Amino acid sequence: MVTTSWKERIEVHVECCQKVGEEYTLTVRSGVRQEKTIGVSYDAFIDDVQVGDMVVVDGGMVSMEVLAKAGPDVTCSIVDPGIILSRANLTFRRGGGIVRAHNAMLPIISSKDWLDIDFSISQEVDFIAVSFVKTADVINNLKSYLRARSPKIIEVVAKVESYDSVPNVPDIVAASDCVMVARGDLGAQIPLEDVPSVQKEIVVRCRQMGKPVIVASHLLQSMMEYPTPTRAEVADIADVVRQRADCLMLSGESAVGAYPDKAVGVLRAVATRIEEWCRQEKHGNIILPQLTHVPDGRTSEELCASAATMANNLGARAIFVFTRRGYMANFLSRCRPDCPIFAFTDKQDVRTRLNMRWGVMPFRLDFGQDPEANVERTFELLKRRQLVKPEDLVIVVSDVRYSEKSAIRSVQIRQVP
Ligand SMILES: Nc1ncnc2c1ncn2[C@@H]1O[C@H](COP(=O)(O)OP(=O)(O)O)[C@@H](O)[C@H]1O
Ligand SMILES: C=C(OP(=O)(O)O)C(=O)O
Repeated sequence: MVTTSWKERIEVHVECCQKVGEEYTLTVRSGVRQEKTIGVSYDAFIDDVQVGDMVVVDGGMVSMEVLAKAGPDVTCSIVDPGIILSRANLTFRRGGGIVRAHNAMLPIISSKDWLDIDFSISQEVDFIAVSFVKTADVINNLKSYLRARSPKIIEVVAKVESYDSVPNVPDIVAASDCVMVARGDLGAQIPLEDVPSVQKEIVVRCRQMGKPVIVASHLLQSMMEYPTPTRAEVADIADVVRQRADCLMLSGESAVGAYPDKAVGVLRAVATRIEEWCRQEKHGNIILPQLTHVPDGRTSEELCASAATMANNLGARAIFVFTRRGYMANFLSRCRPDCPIFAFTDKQDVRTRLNMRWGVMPFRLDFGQDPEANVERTFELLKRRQLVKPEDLVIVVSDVRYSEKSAIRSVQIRQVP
C-alpha cells in the first residue's frame, strides 16, 4: 500500500521542550539546523498563524503560544512542555476553536502525489491510501483516474484523519474501497474524547456498507520504547476486535519502535484470544441493511447470509467459497461468521485484496471445468495444510453443475472426506 503525502509536518528528529516560557522558533526555511529552531514543512504556515494563537503539536504533546512573526520565522513560547517527535502534526487554536488553516484549502492530492500515483500504477500496487480526505470527491476522482490508467484494479483507502472528514463519513465510506481510521492525526484534529465514538461509528458504517476498515495508530504506543504493553493498550486492541474491525494497523511501533517483532506478536496474541472470546460470547452483532438491489446481487447476498447463519447454527469448522472477483467472499465476511472463511479465487490480485477482509483466508487456485472437482481439490489442499481434518463439518458456497453447459449456485452442508 502506498499513501499520499499531504500533511502539515514538523521537521525535527526529537526535541525536548522542557520549560514553560522557553522560546522556540518555528521556521518554514528548509534544512535549518539551529538550536531551538524547528522546521515546518508547509509554506502557508506563516500566513495561517497569528500572534496569540496556540500551536498544538500532535494533539497536545507540546503547546506553544505565538509571540511574534518575522518573515519565515515564528517565535513561540512554551505553554505545555513535552517532547516533539519527528513528523509531528501541527494544529492551531484561536479563541478556543481549531483554525481552518490555508492548508485545508490545498488539494488533497498534490502534484507530487500524482507522480507517485503514476509510479504506483507502474509498480502494480494493490492499494493507494489517501491522507486527510475531506469529501468523497477526491476518492471518486482518484478511482476514475485509476480505472482509466491502471490495467489492474487498485483499491483506494480513505484515511479519515481530519476535522473536515468526520461529517462526510457516510459519503466517504460509500465512495471508497476501504477506510482507515487514522487515529494519530485524527486525535490531533478533533477532541481526543471524541475519537472512540467516531472510530466506532466508522467501523459500524463500513461493515454495514461491506467495506473493510482499518483501525490504525497508538494501539501499542508504549512498545515504541518498552518490551511489554500497558494493560490499557491491550484493552484498546480488545475493543477494536470486539467492534469487528477488519484490520488493526501498527504505525510507529513497527516502523521506528525498539520492539517491532514483539509488538506484532502482542497484537496477534491479543486479537486471536479476543476473537475466540467473541465467538463464544456472540458480541458485536449488528443489523445489516440490504446492500444490493439488482437481482443477481440480491441472490449472492442472501446466499452468503444464509451460509453464515447455517455455519453459526451448526458450529461449522469453516466456510468454503469460490469467488472470481471477490464479491461472494466479501458478502460472507460482512456477516462476521464464527468460523474462518476459506476463499478460493483464480486471480492473484483478488487473493491479495481479500487479505484485507475480516475472517477471510484467501487462496489462489486455477478453476477446472467441473465445480465438484474444484471443491474436492480444496478439501485436499486444506487437509494438507492442517486447516481442516476428515469429518469436519463445513459449509460450501459453490456452483453445482446440472447440465453440460449450466450451473446453479448452492450452499452445501458437507463433511470433509
Ligand atoms: N466450485 C466452483 N468451481 C469454479 N468456479 C466456481 C465454483 N463455485 C462458484 N464458482 C464461480 O465463482 C464465481 C463467484 O464470483 P464472485 O466474484 O464472488 O461473485 P459473482 O458471482 O457475483 O461474480 C462465479 O463466477 C461462480 O461461477
Ligand atoms: C495512520 C496515520 O497516519 P500516518 O501513517 O501518517 O501516521 C495516523 O495518523 O494515525
